[in-house]
Amino acid sequence: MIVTIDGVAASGKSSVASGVARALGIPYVSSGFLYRAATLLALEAGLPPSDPAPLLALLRGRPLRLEPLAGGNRVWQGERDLTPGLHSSRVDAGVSAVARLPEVRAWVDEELRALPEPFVAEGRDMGTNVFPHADAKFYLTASPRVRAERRAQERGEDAGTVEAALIERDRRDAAQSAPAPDARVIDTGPLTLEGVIGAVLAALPARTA
Ligand SMILES: Nc1ncnc2c1ncn2[C@@H]1O[C@H](COP(=O)(O)OP(=O)(O)O)[C@@H](O)[C@H]1O
Ligand SMILES: Nc1ccn([C@H]2C[C@H](O)[C@@H](COP(=O)(O)OP(=O)(O)O)O2)c(=O)n1
Repeated sequence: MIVTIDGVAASGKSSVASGVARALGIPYVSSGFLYRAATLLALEAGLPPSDPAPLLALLRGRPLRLEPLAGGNRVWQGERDLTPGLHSSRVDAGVSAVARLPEVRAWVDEELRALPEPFVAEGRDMGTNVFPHADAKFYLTASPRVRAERRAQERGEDAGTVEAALIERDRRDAAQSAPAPDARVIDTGPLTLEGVIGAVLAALPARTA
């Protein structure tokens, strides 16, 4: 059984996916962590996102492992836990360019499709490209202001600066961020986190809930 939760940046995807997965007693999978890990390694190696070949060589030479823990995903490169470095402003600013590379997208898709079911998968294209046959699909939205306020609070940053960065990332991610035609769209703006999790759980088909 696969449930997909896609949506724009800071719309609540990982918090909602984690809550839904916990309620169902299954893992959740954050596809963005793999894009972020690829970006972190590219930045560390000084690789330009315009040339995917050296990055792919790096990703295949020392394979990454996504650990879909219920409380929060982790990404490992051998014994090194990459997770603490995945949510910096530097990775935020570079990730869209890396995620646009078809070779990187193919690498992420391959990693995700190798994971054993059941799970809740969250990202941008889980319901469209990666798991088109998912049992249930959701797409989360909220205004840039609401999303910026949530993220600013989370990271202790200025809401105006965060909002500008989110709008820019929305623009760069637009190509891979359309909702699946069969996804249920939820505006999380007027809802609490628990309210969104409840709405997802209530909409699951009987055999998955
Ligand atoms: N109604 C809500 N729905 C989803 N997330 C919310 C809501 N209210 C507050 N949040 C908070 O918004 C922040 C961003 O959520 P997150 O799950 O990191 O988003 P994403 O994975 O889409 O980037 C988190 O701190 C989360 O707890
Ligand atoms: N399935 C996915 C998941 C993420 N991405 C890209 C687009 C996003 O800017 C980055 C980071 O995504 P992530 O979901 O971790 O972060 P945000 O919720 O956007 O803050 O990766 C993607 O292109 N496709």
